[in-house]
Amino acid sequence: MPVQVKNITKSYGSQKALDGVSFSFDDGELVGFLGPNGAGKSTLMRIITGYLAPDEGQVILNGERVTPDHYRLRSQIGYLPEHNPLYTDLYVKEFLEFTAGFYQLRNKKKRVAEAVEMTGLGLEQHKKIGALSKGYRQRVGLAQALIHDPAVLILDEPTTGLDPNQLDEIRQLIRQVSREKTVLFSSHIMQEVEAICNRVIIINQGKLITDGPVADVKSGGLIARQQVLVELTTAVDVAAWKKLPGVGEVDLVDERKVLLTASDETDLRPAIFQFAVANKWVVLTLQEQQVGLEHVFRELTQAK
Ligand SMILES: Nc1ncnc2c1ncn2[C@@H]1O[C@H](COP(=O)(O)OP(=O)(O)OP(=O)(O)O)[C@@H](O)[C@H]1O
Repeated sequence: MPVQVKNITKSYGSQKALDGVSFSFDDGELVGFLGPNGAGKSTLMRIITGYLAPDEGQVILNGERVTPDHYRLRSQIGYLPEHNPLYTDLYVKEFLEFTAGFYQLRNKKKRVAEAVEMTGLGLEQHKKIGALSKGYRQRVGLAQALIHDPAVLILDEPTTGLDPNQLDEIRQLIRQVSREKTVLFSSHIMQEVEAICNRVIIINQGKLITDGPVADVKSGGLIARQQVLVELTTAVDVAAWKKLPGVGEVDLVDERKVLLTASDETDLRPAIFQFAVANKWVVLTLQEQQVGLEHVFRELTQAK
C-alpha cells in the first residue's frame, strides 16, 4: 500500500523535532529509516501511524489522509513502538487475543494462531511475557503489530538491545514479513539498515538528508571518496600522514595500520606509496576499502 509523507513539521514546545520532511514508499518496499539519536525518527513514525498529529503537512495512505481519529485507515498500519510496551503479567496467547479483541477481529482465534506461527512463537505462546527473552518479546511485539494483517508495518528500532543470534532471527523475520507488506523500519545503527534494506532514508536534526537505494547512497557524489588501508612494518606517524596532500581523514587502526580517507576524488594510492618510500617506511599492505554505509552516515550527519 503506497504511503506519502508530505512536508511534515512537528515541534515540541520551542524544539523543532521535524522540519518539512517528505518522502514516499510503495507496495512491497522495505525501507530503512536511519538517523542518530534524537533525529526525529520516532516522532515521524508516530505521525505516520496516526498516534500523533503533525503541526504541518500530511500523511497519505492509499490516497486517504491519516488522522488520529481515522480508525479504519489506521487499522491498515501495524506498529511496533520503540519501547515495545508489553504487559509482562499476561501470557503470550492471552495478550495476542486481547490485541485481536482491540481490533474487533471476527476470526480472532485464527489470526492469533497465524501471528504465532508467523513469528515463531509456537513454543512460547503459553508462557508469561515477563518470562521471555528480549528477542522473544520483540517477536511478541511483531506478532501484535501483525495481528490485524495490516498492509503497512512501521517498526521503531526493532533490533535494539538484541544479542547477535536474536538479531539474526529478527532480521530474517522482518525480511520474511516484507515479502507481503510495505515495511518502514528505523535504526540508529547503519549496519542494521545495510543488512536488511535495499533503500535507506537518512534524517538528521529533523531534516531529510538523503533518500535512495543503499548502493547509490554509499556511492553518491558526496561520498565518492576513496579510503585506503595502509599497513607498515613500523609505528604509524599520524601527524606526518595528515600532511600528505589529498588526505582528508587519518584514522589509526592499530599501531602499524592506518586508514586514510581522501579529501577529494583523486586516487590516493600512488601518492601514499611514494610518501612511504620517501620516509623509508616499508609498506606491507596498501588496500582500497569498500566505503560502508556507516562512513556515509557519519559524513552526512556530523555537525558541519
Ligand atoms: N514528548 C516529547 N516532548 C518533548 N520533546 C520531545 C518529545 N518527544 C521527542 N522529543 C524531542 O524531539 C526530538 C526528536 O525525538 P525522537 O524521539 O523523534 O528522535 P529519534 O530519532 O527517534 O531518537 P532515538 O533514536 O533516540 O529514539 C528529540 O530532540 C527529542 O528530545
